Amino acid sequence: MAELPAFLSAQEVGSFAYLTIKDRTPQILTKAIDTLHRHKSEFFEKHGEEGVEAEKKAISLLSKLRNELQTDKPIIPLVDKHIDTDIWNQYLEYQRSLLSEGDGEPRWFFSPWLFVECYMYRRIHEAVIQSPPIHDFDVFKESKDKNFFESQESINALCTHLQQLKPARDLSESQLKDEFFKLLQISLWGNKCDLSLSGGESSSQKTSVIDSLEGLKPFILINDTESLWTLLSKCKKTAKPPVVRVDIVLDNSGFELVTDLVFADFLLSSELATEIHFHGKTIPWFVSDVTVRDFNWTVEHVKSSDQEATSACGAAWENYVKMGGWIYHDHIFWTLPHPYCAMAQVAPDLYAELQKACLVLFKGDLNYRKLVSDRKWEFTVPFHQALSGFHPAPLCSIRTLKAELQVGLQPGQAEQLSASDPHWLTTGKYGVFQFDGPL
Ligand SMILES: O=P(O)(O)OC[C@@]1(O)O[C@H](CO)[C@@H](O)[C@@H]1O
Ligand SMILES: [Mn+2]
Repeated sequence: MAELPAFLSAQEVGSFAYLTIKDRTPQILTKAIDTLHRHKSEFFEKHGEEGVEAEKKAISLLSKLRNELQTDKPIIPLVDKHIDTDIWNQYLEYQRSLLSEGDGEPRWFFSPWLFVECYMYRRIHEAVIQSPPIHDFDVFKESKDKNFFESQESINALCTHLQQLKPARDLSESQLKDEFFKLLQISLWGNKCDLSLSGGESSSQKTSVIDSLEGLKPFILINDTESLWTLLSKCKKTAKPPVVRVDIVLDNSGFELVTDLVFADFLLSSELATEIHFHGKTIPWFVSDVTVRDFNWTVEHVKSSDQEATSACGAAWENYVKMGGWIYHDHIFWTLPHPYCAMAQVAPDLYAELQKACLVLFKGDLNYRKLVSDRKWEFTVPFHQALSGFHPAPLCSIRTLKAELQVGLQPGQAEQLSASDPHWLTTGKYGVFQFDGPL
């Protein structure tokens, strides 16, 4: 079997992985510490002196983590008693087993970037759950909610657009197809709003993304949306019983989540799908990723909007959840460090769940990194090959590029992009719809 390419890591000074570990992750930890500090009086009001002590403990644990990271200390086992603690510590031992004599310990600027970055967010969770009674505090909640509120105008424009489409089932085939592509592109560009890339700085959607789609088309490097249309149209004709299930592996809360819910609403109201399964995170993750609290909070806040169309969307979404048209899942696998080619072994129940889908959509860059194992593939390697055997169902990555990896490009395409825009891989300016699977 051909030698697999190396993993992205912070070993390469100046690489995006290096700059993330050196600059962005300490910034994220400092913002988390600052958030805890700013909630001190709230903790006191709620929990008295115990709350203040808990805040101090969480801050000291995060400060210790930041120091370990900044001084490239060895990665240490988790000590909390969480459902996934043993899996994490086994994975740390696995990373240690991969090291050669003289490599030293698994550590921040040496081990695979995917591992150490996921580990950092899991250590943030450990710091909080070890500090009762503030053990269920989400240090990123404030910035996720802020992203939502700052994107309000774009959210209202999007909800108005969706409401004007209804009843979607009365649209002609070509109108339906146009809207399908339009809402997919909106979901793609919603992925630019990502707080971990911005280091927690605001990255809300301030302009109406609907009006900018034409101008953004040149920035779509791979566009397999025709395959998605063909696949869903086929599923609709052949599914026995007539169930067309689409799974959406979510990424960021805030504006991006609203673009995903709008697309999911369109899939149901146009009868292109009969049920949508969402997959969120069980713990706060990569600053802006969706937890069940974010999902419910977002539906609630859209429903309580003072804009009629927005409020109507929220009411419809609440009803989809109530009636079972939308189902929310959150498996612990999504917040483990494993690439997705390990899912069948590590989380066979989740793999079996995804196998029930006609189509699985993976939103965002971190999902892309896990789909291709965060390895330094040649840019022209086929997506199917980079998935390394991960084929639970026909799948599509919907991702804006924020890491130094991309596969499935045409010969010369990467070289052309590097010449015209040296940072094309990491600014989120470019995106892909990359499909794998039989039609
Ligand atoms: O999955 P998302 O939200 O699109 O992006 C997550 C992300 O911004 O976090 C890391 C930077 O710290 C990058 O790997 C990745 O781009
Ligand atoms: Mn994310």
